Amino acid sequence: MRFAFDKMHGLGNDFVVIDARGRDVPITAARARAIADRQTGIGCDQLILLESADGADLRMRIFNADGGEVEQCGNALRCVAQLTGARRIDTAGGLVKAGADEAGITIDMGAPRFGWEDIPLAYALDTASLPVGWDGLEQGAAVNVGNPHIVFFVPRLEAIDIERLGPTIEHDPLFPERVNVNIAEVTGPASLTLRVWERGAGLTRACGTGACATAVAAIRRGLVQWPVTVSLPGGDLRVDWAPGESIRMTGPAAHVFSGEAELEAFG
Ligand SMILES: N[C@@H](CCC[C@H](N)C(=O)O)C(=O)O
Repeated sequence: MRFAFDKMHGLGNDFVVIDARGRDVPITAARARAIADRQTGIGCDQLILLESADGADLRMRIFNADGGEVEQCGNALRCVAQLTGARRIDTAGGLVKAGADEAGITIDMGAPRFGWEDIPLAYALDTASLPVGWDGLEQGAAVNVGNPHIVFFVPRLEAIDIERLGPTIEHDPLFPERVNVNIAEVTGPASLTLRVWERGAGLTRACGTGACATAVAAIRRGLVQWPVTVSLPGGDLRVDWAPGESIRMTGPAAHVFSGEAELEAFG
């Protein structure tokens, strides 16, 4: 079966987007992994599958490069809003709203959740400052912004070996659904630099939900004021949030090319 796709990215976090509205494009974990493979597939951090939805313009399903289906992806939301014009997007992490203006695409991501069962953690702990550590990374803040994140604030980002610590923390039994690992440095009263080890994808150039989780954790700790500029290796995102409100994330989305492929080539 032949399928059409669009290659897109948000600040270098790249996606293969398949529009399966009105036709069945059966995606298994093995197929998602094969499509995402950068040597033998099309190559992406996440495969995005669009389906029809009731009560929303469309449903967006997200498969990490390791084939696992997950709940939310901030950068893909901006790409899908730009590609399709959708303004109400249903995801496994909740219904989100999108808008566009000269500043870029803005996504209303909904309210963050902080309960230990919401992250989820394996057992009750204070999510504002987890009393556990990994090789000097301590007092992490756990936040669910549609998907699970842990955020560490460090004095010097370059001093941290995220490629060594990221996978260890991602797979720690404290996180029964694994976790996205964010390491941030506060660079000003409303600015942060951030690197993210993504669950199921590894080190990416940007992570939209990671930027949201990190900005929220920093505001909650009184480290920065909103709106926050979050600088990632791929560029900047703006995050607005006040306690009790929804998170709003603004940034770019880019279309790279369109293509077609045979589904059977991927298993
Ligand atoms: N790149 C994404 C997040 C993708 C999903 C994440 N790796 C997870 O497993 O939750 C973003 O821009 O938010």
